[in-house]
Amino acid sequence: MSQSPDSVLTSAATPSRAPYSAPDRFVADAPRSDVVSLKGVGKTFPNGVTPIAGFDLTIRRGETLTLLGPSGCGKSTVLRLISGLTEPTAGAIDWADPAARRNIGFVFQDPTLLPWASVFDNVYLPLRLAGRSRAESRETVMTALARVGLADFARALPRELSGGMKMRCAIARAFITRPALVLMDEPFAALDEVTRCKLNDGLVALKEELGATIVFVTHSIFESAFLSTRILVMSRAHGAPVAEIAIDPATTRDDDYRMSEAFTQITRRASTALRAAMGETA
Ligand SMILES: Nc1ncnc2c1ncn2[C@@H]1O[C@H](COP(=O)(O)OP(=O)(O)OP(=O)(O)O)[C@@H](O)[C@H]1O
Repeated sequence: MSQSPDSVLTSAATPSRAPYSAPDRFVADAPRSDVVSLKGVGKTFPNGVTPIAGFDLTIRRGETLTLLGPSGCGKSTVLRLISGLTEPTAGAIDWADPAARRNIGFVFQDPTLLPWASVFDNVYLPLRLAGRSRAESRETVMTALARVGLADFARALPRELSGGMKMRCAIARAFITRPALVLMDEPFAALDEVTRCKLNDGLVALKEELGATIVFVTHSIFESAFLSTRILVMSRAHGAPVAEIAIDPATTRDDDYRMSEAFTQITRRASTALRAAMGETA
């Protein structure tokens, strides 16, 4: 039912709230700066293994957060919990926008491309699943392929691509729906160092262009220092963080940065924290 101008005036003129109530309402309506928050989250698998317990983590909008830690400390479990692929057995996962949890991009170490489908159709797949026709998606898919340098390979099959190209295809697919959050689980671990550096550069450019929020799992200290705006070093003690390293988001991530003193300092801090997480002293 629409209000008459009079009733609007009346309600505005009648002090129905105590003085200074407006700022409270403003705070309550303010957009959240996080995408999702894990609050006291625990995961116990049926075999009794509890990689994660009492885990708190807030993923902030626009950040690239790297989870670094020894093998088995629960990094992939955290990604799976955020994605909804597995359910927490304790605590809560609180989304700022519940619709965002249905639009998450995921990139695994294995590019998981459909072998019988072209590069174009692999990247088109999430749009197809969302009910968009191939014709109306054409421009979006071709733009996504151009962003990752695969525009000339739209008709190629995955078997015709190198490992790095397959991963670029998987990344284009993960970003095609402009997800609120992209989860990346050791995506470049199987690639050689040169290809890995190139893909790191490409991911930085893609993120700059699309402004995505990324949670990235890696074993590489160098990769974490290059990509992240924040590194969380986790321990085997149910994933408990041993260190959090912030990196200025305004840092230009290029070859000069890779050679810089700032980069060296971050890798040194991450390395010390990782040794502590593994129970070694520096
Ligand atoms: N579905 C499952 N059932 C039982 N145990 C599991 C399951 N998934 C993971 N685990 C166990 O939980 C622990 C954490 O696994 P997770 O894969 O999250 O660690 P990670 O830090 O990502 O390890 P890595 O760096 O080696 O990939 C491991 O001990 C693993 O064996």
